[in-house]
This record gives sequence, C-alpha cells and structure tokens, in this order.
Amino acid sequence: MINKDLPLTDIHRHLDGNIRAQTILELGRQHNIALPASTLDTLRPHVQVTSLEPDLVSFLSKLDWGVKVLADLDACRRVAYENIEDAARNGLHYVELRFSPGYMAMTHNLPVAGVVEAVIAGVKQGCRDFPVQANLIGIMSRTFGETACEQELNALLAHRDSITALDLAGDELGFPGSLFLNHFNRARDAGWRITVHAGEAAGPESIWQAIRELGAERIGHGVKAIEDRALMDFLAEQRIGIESCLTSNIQTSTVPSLERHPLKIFLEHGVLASLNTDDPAVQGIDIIHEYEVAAPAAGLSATQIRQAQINGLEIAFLSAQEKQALIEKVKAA
Ligand SMILES: O=c1[nH]cnc2c1ncn2[C@@H]1O[C@H](CO)[C@@H](O)[C@H]1O
Ligand SMILES: [Zn+2]
Repeated sequence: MINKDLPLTDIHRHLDGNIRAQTILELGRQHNIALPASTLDTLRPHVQVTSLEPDLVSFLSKLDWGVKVLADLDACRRVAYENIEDAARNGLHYVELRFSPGYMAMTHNLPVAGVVEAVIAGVKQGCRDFPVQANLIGIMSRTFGETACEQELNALLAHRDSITALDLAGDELGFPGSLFLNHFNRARDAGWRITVHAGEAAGPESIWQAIRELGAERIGHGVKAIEDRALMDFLAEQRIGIESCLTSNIQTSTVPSLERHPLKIFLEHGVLASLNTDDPAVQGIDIIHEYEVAAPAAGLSATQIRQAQINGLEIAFLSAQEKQALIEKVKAA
C-alpha cells in the first residue's frame, strides 16, 4: 500500500528504459525507421519483457528499440518530457531519472553532450507543466567499455550543474567496477553524488568495491548483499541506501521469486532500502504495482512498506531542507 501521507519517490528509474511503446511507434514512423512490428500489440513483445529473461544482459536488450528510434535531439527531449508526465500520472512527488547519453546517442550518431542538453531541457519543461520534482542522474554504460564511458562522462560534465549524481549500469559481470576508478574520481571532484549498480549480476564483492573504490553512497539493486553478513552490517551502520527494484530482479532472473527476494531481510536488518521501478515501460509495471502487488508478494508487512517509502525520501539526493519541504507539501495537500 502506498502511504498517502508521505511523499512518494522513485529514485531508481531509467529514463531510456521508460520510453512508451506508442512513442517508439510514432518516432519510428516519423523518421522512417523500420520497426519489427507496426501496431502497438505486435510491437509490445519486442520492447517489453513478457516472460522471464535468462539473465541481465538478455533483459537489457529489450531496451534497444527505445533508443534506436532516437533519430534526433528533439526525440531525446520528447522522451525526457514524457518521463516527467508519466511520473506525475503515477502520483510520484519526486523522481530521480537516470539516463545513459552515449547509449541514447549511439544508433544515430548524435552528439553526446547534445543528448544531455536535450534531456535536461525535456525534464525542465516537464517539471514546469506537471506537479512533480525531479533530479537527473548520469549513467555510464559499462557494456561499451572504459573509453565510451569517458565520452559519456565528458558530455555529462559539460552540464554538471544540471546533473545530481553519477551511476554505472549495464553488464556488471563483463565490466567490473575496478575499470572505472578514474571516472568516479572525476565525478566526485565535480561534487556529484554517487550511486552504482552493484550486486545484481555479480556478488557482494562488487558492492564492497563500489563503496570503497568508487565512493558509492547508494547501491542500485544490491541483492547479493544478503550473502555477506559483514556487508549487511556495514550498509546499515553507514546508512548506505539500497535502491530495490523487485519486479526487475525477477525479470532478470537475479532472484528466483518475489518470496525469495532479500528486501524484507534488508529492512529487518535496518538497511535503508527503498522501493523503485528500474525500467517501467520495458517491464510493463509502474511504481503503484511495486507498492501494491510486488512488495506484499515479497512478504513485506504494511509497516515495512511504510519504512521503505520513508527510506526512499531519506536516501534521495536532496538536501535536508528539500526533503522537509516535500514532507510538508504532502501533509498540506
Ligand atoms: O537493471 C539494470 N541493471 C543494469 N543496467 C541496467 C538496468 N536497466 C537498465 N540498465 C542500463 O542502463 C542504461 C540505460 O539507462 C543502459 O546501459 C542499460 O543497459
Ligand atoms: Zn537500473
């Protein structure tokens, strides 16, 4: 159950994993891009997970059609704007949208810094038109290697004041965090907050590495922390937030079933774990589903769901004053 007296946040949501199927169709037509299907119903299996994927990398290929239709910067601006519209429709008060500018730029050779600029513009316009607050997290897609990630980082740094944090996503097994020490040194020098996808495909050592070597203050997924008691203690003591994405972890076959998901144990252990979506359009879910269906199926009590909702704001990349302002706004509504 969503607690209506508390701000509702989604702090792990990929903007480029949340492109509407209808928009993929329209952009495909507009730019004469051959799509695998020409109606919404027939396109859906190509752009949405319809059954379990065998692993993370197979799951990630479902995002590809969304970025293949980004033929110009206006398309990037459009999908960013629609992300804000969708967040508001879902009743989110605050959303952290993350995106990989190099991945978005790749198919049509768009200028990477131009993609960053277009996404910022779309989000800003969205926040003027809809009642939702947003921050942007830059992603480096590790799947394409260190040099490509450096290009993404440079493009993001060109707009550093409009970006709140840096993340590393993609193929965790093929491209370990140890390849990206320099990148994260530069991000911390820029004053950015740090969150890293870790302990999703790889084990607890990947989470330790993200915290100790990359400076992660939050961890995306972090499901494998459950295998390391010392790490669980460390996460709780150091107040390192976990961005849980329940349905995503089932669809990537990271966790065999919701009943076996470790989120409940994280919360019992005092870890600041929160409920989030990941790639809602690709997954065919929204934040409401995660609270109303997935969280109860993962065994969370009403009190634990409330705690997860509190944690989402607690670990958000906002100042204490901004968090307080959100709490008061929701109370007054
Ligand atoms: O669940 C996930 N785990 C790891 N990487 C992901 C996940 N969802 C999306 N991306 C990755 O994030 C970038 C786009 O924002 C892409 O690199 C995509 O593969
Ligand atoms: Zn993610």
